[in-house]
Amino acid sequence: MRDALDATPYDALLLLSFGGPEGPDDVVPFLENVTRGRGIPKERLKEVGQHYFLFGGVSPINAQNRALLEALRKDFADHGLDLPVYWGNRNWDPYLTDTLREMAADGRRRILVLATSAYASYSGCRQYREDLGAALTTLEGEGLEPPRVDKLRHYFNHPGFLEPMIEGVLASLAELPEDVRAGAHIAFTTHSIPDVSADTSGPVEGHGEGGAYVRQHLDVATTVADAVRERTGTPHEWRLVYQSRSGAPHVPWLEPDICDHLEALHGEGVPAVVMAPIGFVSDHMEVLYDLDTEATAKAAELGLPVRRSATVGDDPRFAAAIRELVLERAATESGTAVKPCALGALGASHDLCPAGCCPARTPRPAAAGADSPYA
Ligand SMILES: CC1=C(CCC(=O)O)c2cc3nc(cc4[nH]c(cc5[nH]c(cc1n2)c(C)c5CCC(=O)O)c(CCC(=O)O)c4C)C(CCC(=O)O)=C3C
Ligand SMILES: [Fe+2]
Repeated sequence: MRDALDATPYDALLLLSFGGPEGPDDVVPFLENVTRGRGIPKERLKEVGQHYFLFGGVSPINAQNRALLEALRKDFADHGLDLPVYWGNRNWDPYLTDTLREMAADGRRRILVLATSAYASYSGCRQYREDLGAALTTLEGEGLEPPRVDKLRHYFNHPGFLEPMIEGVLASLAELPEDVRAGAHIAFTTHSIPDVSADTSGPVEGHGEGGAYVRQHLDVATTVADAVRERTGTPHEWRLVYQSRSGAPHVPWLEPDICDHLEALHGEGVPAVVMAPIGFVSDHMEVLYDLDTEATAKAAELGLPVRRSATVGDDPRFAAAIRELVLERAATESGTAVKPCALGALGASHDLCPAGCCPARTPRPAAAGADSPYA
């Protein structure tokens, strides 16, 4: 008999995130790490640096990951799941490679990875897998035996990710002045990515027309909007829009941008807007600057009442969802049939990214996928 809270064959969970600067001196080196070889215009980098300096050079993302780490450890302990949780970042300290080295030294041989990105895309999935691959290669070069790493399936449609989001939208609606509440529009936002990245996101058979990236976000937006309608009795118009565009202006990225969308809604006479950042796991800089600062200023200029709803962050329901996903994957890897939990129309995403999933312009070896050269 399998113990319900046995994560075998896994011996550790790795929280893998983006990382962010923790003071003014960190900002430029952080941006250099993020953009190495990515062809982002210098002007854009200067501008993004200013976003960080506006907040004292501190991104909130590391504190948010420390809180999530604590929430995961507490949830696991409360449920008798004996699985150590580590934390590493792609772009800032604690760096992924250092964490993996520590994990190898601690004797961890089979690691499950939780990335703080819920959807398919090169930036949100394969890039994390490539960085895992590079870290494994580094360990190998140091003469260490690299552990085997698997990545949790995309959790965008897990109820533990969606429920806090639904509540967040309800709370934001409730905060709006009563006379504009019923007519409020919900603008679901996510990170814009190049059209070609969107079209090739997810498994090959789903490529084209925004790919898995847009489909998954539309599925979440539909689920959240339906739940809000059921609970308030009021249908709200909504649209999926984008934010945080970078890259050269002549390269097409997903549109419309949230600020243009606010302007269009205002022109149509929409009386209020809730901005719901469904694309993000915590209220990091893209939320704090692009929505709470820039888009909110735009709305004020228009005289349009707006509220921004919360991301899941360290919500205990999200931590519980991760425990469920860990146990689900552990059971699958142990050969036990499990019914994966998912809301919406798309169903649970694949466990193992197939070959050709979210391809890179310049491919690098990626771990935790069917096309991985690693154990
Ligand atoms: C899909 C996606 C997510 C969501 C999934 C996930 O969470 O991973 C995400 C998250 C984040 N992006 C972040 C920061 C940055 N992203 C950049 C650049 C880019 N992001 C892209 C996409 C995404 N990004 C893309 C296509 C680029 C262009 C360059 C390239 O093709 O790689 C740049 C360079 C400057 C700029 O152009 O903005 C910065 C500084 C932070 C940290 C925030 C903080 O510090 O609190 C987080 C969580
Ligand atoms: Fe980004």
